[in-house]
Amino acid sequence: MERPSRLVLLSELRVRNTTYDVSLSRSQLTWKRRVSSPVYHPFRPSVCHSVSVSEIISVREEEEENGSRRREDGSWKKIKEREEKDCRQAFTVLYVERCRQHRWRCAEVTFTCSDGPLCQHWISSIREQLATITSRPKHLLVYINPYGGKRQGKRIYEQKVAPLFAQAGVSTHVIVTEYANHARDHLKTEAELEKFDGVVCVGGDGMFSEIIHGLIWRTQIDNGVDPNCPDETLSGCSLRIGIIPAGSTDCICFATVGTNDPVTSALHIIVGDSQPMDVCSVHHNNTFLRYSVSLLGYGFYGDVLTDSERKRWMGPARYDLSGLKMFLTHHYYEGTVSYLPARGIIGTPRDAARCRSGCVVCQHNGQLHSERAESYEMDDMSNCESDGEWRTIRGKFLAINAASMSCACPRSPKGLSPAAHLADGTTDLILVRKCSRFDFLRHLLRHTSKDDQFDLTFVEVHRVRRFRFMPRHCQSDSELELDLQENSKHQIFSQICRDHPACGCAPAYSSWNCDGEILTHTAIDVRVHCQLINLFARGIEEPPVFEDLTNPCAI
Ligand SMILES: CCCCCCCCCCCCC/C=C/[C@@H](O)[C@H](CO)NC(=O)CCCCCCCCCCCCCCC
Ligand SMILES: Nc1ncnc2c1ncn2[C@@H]1O[C@H](COP(=O)(O)OP(=O)(O)OP(=O)(O)O)[C@@H](O)[C@H]1O
Ligand SMILES: [Ca+2]
Repeated sequence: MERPSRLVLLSELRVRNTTYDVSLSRSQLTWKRRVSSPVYHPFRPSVCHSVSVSEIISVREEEEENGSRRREDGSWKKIKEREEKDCRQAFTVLYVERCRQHRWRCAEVTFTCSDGPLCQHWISSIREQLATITSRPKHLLVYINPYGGKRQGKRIYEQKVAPLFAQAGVSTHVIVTEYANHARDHLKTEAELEKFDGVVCVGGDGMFSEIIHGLIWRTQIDNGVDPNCPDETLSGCSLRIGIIPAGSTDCICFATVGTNDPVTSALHIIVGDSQPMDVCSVHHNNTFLRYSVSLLGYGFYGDVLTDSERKRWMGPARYDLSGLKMFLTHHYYEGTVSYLPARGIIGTPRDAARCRSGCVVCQHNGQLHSERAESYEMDDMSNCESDGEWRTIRGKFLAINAASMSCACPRSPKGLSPAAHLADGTTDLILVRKCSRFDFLRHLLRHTSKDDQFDLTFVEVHRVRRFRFMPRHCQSDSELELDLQENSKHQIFSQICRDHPACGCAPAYSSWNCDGEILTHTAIDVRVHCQLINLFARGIEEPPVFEDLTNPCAI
């Protein structure tokens, strides 16, 4: 509960034609309607509004001239004659207002003061409080993909985001990309990162992927870390990343904000939110391939992506058409998955709890991870494999998915792994073994219902720190020999099928879908790097259930 001694300012001000007691503390701006008569009015309850200072966007002075009030941005607003007499000195506070489905809006309220000095005092006091918030970005590097999603990136930025940044006093350096990987390469080599407090991408998951590749790579080079070595502990990126969603899936934005609304994302950037996030590094034979933050999928999701790339012209609908086609094709793939289970952590992939704003699982496991990293350093051990035993599973799989976050999106509101965490240092390895089309459909349908998609005999899920995959055709001669002895008749036929694909049997290997990009290799080594990057987000907020006792209006 806020103590009165912490009040910065308390005045009687007017909002339209009603008098309010307005108070400013270090954490809260509150305006409470004056109840003129002590008699209880059942139909006119005292209205109280409260805004956290951390969610005030800005404050601006309203100037009045010839019956119009001039805003600081130079535009004019006509005021009613009745208001005129009282509205000599006014200021407007712009603040975050929560709407449905995790959306934020920029709301505003204009306060009228009895005299000019009081008005100035209020403006400077609010600005002083805002200046104490050091986490807010002042200068941002913005990359816009004009071709992402429905090709609306530039319009979305100019119409919805740039005006908000201007109102909040955030300056920007905007680059409209001219080709794929323009943003990544600019970040890797050219960008003067020391000039900025954050990097913003306007686009989809592919654009976000470009940004993290540029930033992570640059950070490793600057810190003398070899990105090609899978056992190296990577250096964390200091610049936060903002996503203005303008893509086809916007899965990262959904998982970190709860919606894909450009205004909401812009407001999270302005208020300086911070959400750490795990990143997987993917290597093949000690060569770096890519980083992943959402889905690494072999089999079904790899095939859907490969097929959908040929249908880019269709826009977001391409994924549904390719999904249907790959469901009907029903290919399975043989190979060996080895993984290092995550030990000592809290949370499992079958938990009912979800990763939400201020997630205690992420905090606990992140702390555990950094303590372990320190003790490994002291013991002069460069990798964290000593905390567990590798396990190996060999089989035929319709899909092998590693979800480092829930991957919730409109196609699947609970995601591929509903209980996965954004920043716990683990990924959920989901193995869907060969089964009938009907069973696979049951599994897929459960992504859209309340039923547990892992509660099926042919599906297993493990929370892991590291995993490797080797497609069967890459296995050593001795392993193939062993397989042959186990099931000689079947193996002989499948070998013939591999050598003669025209026979119509399933192809021997799929490709990896790495956050929407196809990997060039199928044998991969994946390692999770706990909280390697930070986003301008705060995780998905839970809707308030109980009355907030820290809210002065509730007292
Ligand atoms: C019957 C309905 C079943 C619906 C099942 C829906 C499950 C959808 C799960 C979505 C997971 C998205 C994971 C996100 C990955 C991103 O890093 C990546 C980059 O943006 N996106 C994709 O690779 C894009 C991948 C998009 C994959 C779409 C798959 C659509 C499957 C449709 C299956 C239809 C079967 C119909 C049978 C009658
Ligand atoms: N100027 C450009 N011209 C062509 N391609 C670009 C350009 N800028 C970026 N790209 C590439 O476009 C690809 C798709 O971009 P983006 O992620 O923004 O949209 P999307 O694929 O429609 O959305 P999602 O990834 O959410 O499905 C990215 O892989 C990115 O590398
Ligand atoms: Ca994770």
